[in-house]
Amino acid sequence: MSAPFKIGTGYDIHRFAPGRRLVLGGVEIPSDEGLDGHSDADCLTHALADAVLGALGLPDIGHFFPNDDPDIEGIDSQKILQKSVQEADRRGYKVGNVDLAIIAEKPKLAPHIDSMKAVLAESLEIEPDCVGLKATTNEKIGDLGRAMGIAAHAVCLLIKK
Ligand SMILES: Nc1ccn([C@@H]2O[C@H](COP(=O)(O)O)[C@@H](O)[C@H]2O)c(=O)n1
Ligand SMILES: C[C@@]1(CO)OP(=O)(O)OP(=O)(O)OC[C@H]1O
Repeated sequence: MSAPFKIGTGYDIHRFAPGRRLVLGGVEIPSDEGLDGHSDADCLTHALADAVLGALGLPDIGHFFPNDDPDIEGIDSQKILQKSVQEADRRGYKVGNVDLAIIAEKPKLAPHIDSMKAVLAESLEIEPDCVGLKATTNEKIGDLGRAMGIAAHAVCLLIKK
């Protein structure tokens, strides 16, 4: 018999690069620089998709969306997240809730939290109050503290339908 609940975790980090857009949780955030990547470099959404896939015991997003595939250059990471939710659905699971943390020395993300939650909730096919999301700085410690990039952690609970 399959498990009534499954839990997964995810982590991702991308470095800042000039001339790039900053996209987090599917929301474009005003910033003097964005994150580097083959995709839209949305590290929050990548961590979350990996948490969903991890709960299913599946390989990470790079398995489904290889970073040397020219066809997905600049891909909207919501498509990656939606694919992970489809994989859960195919196996008889829906997302229960997720909890997410962004580590970013800059920019200030508090004004964008509700927008990110709304976009992610839609991709996850859940209500926004089932999406926990917070931002913290790294207190100027280490490479994240020097604002070399942004990192994100995610936890996801899947429920058997
Ligand atoms: N990029 C960020 C980082 C933090 N915040 C908000 O500021 C609060 C204090 O940050 P600490 O690193 O001192 O914990 C934090 O609780 C967030 O509300 C932010 O908006 N954007
Ligand atoms: C989704 C992918 C596709 O290239 O996005 P990237 O922007 O390369 O980001 P990363 O989190 O380094 O790896 C995941 C990749 O599979």
